[in-house]
Amino acid sequence: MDKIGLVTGSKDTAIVLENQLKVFLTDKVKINLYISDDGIESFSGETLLVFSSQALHDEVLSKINIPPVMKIIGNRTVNYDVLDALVSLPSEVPILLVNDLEESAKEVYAALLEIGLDHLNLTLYYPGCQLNVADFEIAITPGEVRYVPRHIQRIYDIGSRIFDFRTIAKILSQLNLLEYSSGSFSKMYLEKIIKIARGLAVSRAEVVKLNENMEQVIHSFNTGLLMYDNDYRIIVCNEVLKKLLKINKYKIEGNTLQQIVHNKKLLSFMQLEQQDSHLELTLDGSEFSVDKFKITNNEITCVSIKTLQNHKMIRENVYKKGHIAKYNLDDIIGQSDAITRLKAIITKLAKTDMNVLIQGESGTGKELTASAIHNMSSRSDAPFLAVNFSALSDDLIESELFGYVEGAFTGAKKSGKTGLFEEANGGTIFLDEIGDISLKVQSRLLRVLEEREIMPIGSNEIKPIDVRIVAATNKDLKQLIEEKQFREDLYYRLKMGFIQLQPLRNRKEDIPALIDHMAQSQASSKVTFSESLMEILMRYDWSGNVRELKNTLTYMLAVREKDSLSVVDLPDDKFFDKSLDLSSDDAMTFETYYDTHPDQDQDLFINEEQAYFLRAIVTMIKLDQSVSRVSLAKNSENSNFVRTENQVRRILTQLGELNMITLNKGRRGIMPTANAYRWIENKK
Ligand SMILES: Nc1ncnc2c1ncn2[C@@H]1O[C@H](COP(=O)(O)OP(=O)(O)OP(=O)(O)O)[C@@H](O)[C@H]1O
Repeated sequence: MDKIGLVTGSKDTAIVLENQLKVFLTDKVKINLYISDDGIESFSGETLLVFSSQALHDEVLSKINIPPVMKIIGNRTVNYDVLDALVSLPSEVPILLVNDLEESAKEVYAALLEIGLDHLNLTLYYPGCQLNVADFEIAITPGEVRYVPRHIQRIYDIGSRIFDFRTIAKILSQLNLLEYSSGSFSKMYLEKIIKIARGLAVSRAEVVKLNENMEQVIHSFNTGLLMYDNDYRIIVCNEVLKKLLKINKYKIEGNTLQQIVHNKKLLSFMQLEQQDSHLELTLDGSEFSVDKFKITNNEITCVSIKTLQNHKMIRENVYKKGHIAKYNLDDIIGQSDAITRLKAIITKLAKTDMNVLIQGESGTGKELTASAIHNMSSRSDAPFLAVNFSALSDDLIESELFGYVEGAFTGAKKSGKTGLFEEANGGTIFLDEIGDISLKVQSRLLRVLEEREIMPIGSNEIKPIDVRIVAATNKDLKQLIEEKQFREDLYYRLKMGFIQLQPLRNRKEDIPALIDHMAQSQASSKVTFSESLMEILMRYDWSGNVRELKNTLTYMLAVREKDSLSVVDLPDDKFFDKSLDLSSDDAMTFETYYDTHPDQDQDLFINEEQAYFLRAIVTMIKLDQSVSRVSLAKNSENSNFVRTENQVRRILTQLGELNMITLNKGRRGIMPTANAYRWIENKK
């Protein structure tokens, strides 16, 4: 169950805001109250802290540590429900305007006039004022309910400022409860928008100012919205809709549907009595998806229009860029502890919606991991977009991520550009090489993460986004923080979930499985690997990790002449990141491998041919015979392994690679190593 902390200054505010949040939050979310007036000692593990204001946040921060969880600083606004009710109060009814002092009562009176509520029949009231209040049945007060005469039941408290729409949207998005198209959030707010809009129609234009907030919300929907009353008179229409239907008129509110909607099919759909219906239609070559539902006791019809094509185009683009999450958990190969743990963590994190930071050397599978998280999460049907920051300049990063509008800057595309955050809406964005971004981009990114909204370059329109962020780096971000190259606050915001990937050299036991898997997926026939080849591949340090191993395999499979691969099929030494120094001291030797893997069958690494020649060498040394290619070839003539000098050379190289013999120039050139004697001992 999600737990959120609501942090306020006073108990009164806490109650008002808690009640407001409860309307939107399901029972699945528990709200813990923290009231500064009562003293706050610590928080108790909430995933999200909502502060009633910036000032309060700063005050709390100065007293105690705020844990590095998601924080939302609320914006508060006049309680529209109350205002809406005031707008509709009849002008003949006498109303008491109650405050604690005469002066402050006058101030409120002036404020009400200023916002256009001048039709109300108000009388000022405050403690000590001589007034017969018996005839009053209604009172308005800015939070001073205690001074309202007892007999008055209808009290409008305009002091209880509530969270504005954007704050609620942020909270819902953080908790994954936001549904823009037809869910409760939009419906509930649309109802309010309508109420206010209607209030405006009957009262004063100045109240528009109060409405800006809501206007911003409807205009920030990605969907076109149109609302009309039962006489088909338009009450609300947003910019997106105007664009979709190519309406040039500046103001269409007040017009009838017939005046605005010229497509017959769409018009009759809109005028149809039937509730909650859906239509797909083609207009000027573009496909649209249209939904209709009724709100406010069936008084208002709301129609939402989305372009299907746009959606398709975005998806096609996504595919084109190859930014589809290709991998699942099963694509992560290996049985080492590290891989087993990794899979368990991925499974757990995929169930949450936390941001995740993946740290690991190049080629260790960061993208693979991000992709598996996405595919196992509830977002798997939505896009998975990957951005690699290392290749992009600051300007490019910003325009890629946030998009821009027409004419935003010189060189901007005429049509503007949809940012990746918007394209990935509902899905996951994978920010690769996050350690490479500048402080400037970091602060923009931080804002996106905090506010969960973006503003495309050159636009003043705020777009809410619902995107999970999985970031990756091969750098030590802690170190970068110390060097002041990376923002600590961004680090913690990204690192809500954390995965450290192990380099391949620390989990060499995964190499055989990786090789098998790669051979199976890349080769059309069954390919085998000689023991000595396998041993060399396991001994190598793979500084380029799985990617380097994969490249090596791809090369060998491509140039192979037969399906049984051996050491001779290895690419040239220069192919490798590090030199393939086969007798290197620090490489894992046959001996150390068996010390750490006693249960392995040693025959895996030395074949019968090699075994025959190794035994021959040891015997010849014992008999003090000279060991050379010539003598070994001659010796083999009477055995099952008749080999030419050239063939003996190949076998000697393999035995050298296996650390079974040393190959020096000179008379005592070929000498068995301690490994060889141990191997022979084991074989007895
Ligand atoms: N455990 C694994 N199982 C199977 N394939 C793997 C594994 N780890 C990595 N790979 C493969 O190795 C290649 C590199 O992986 P990936 O691109 O995910 O690494 P990365 O850490 O994101 O690399 P970079 O930091 O260089 O971008 C990919 O082809 C991936 O499929």
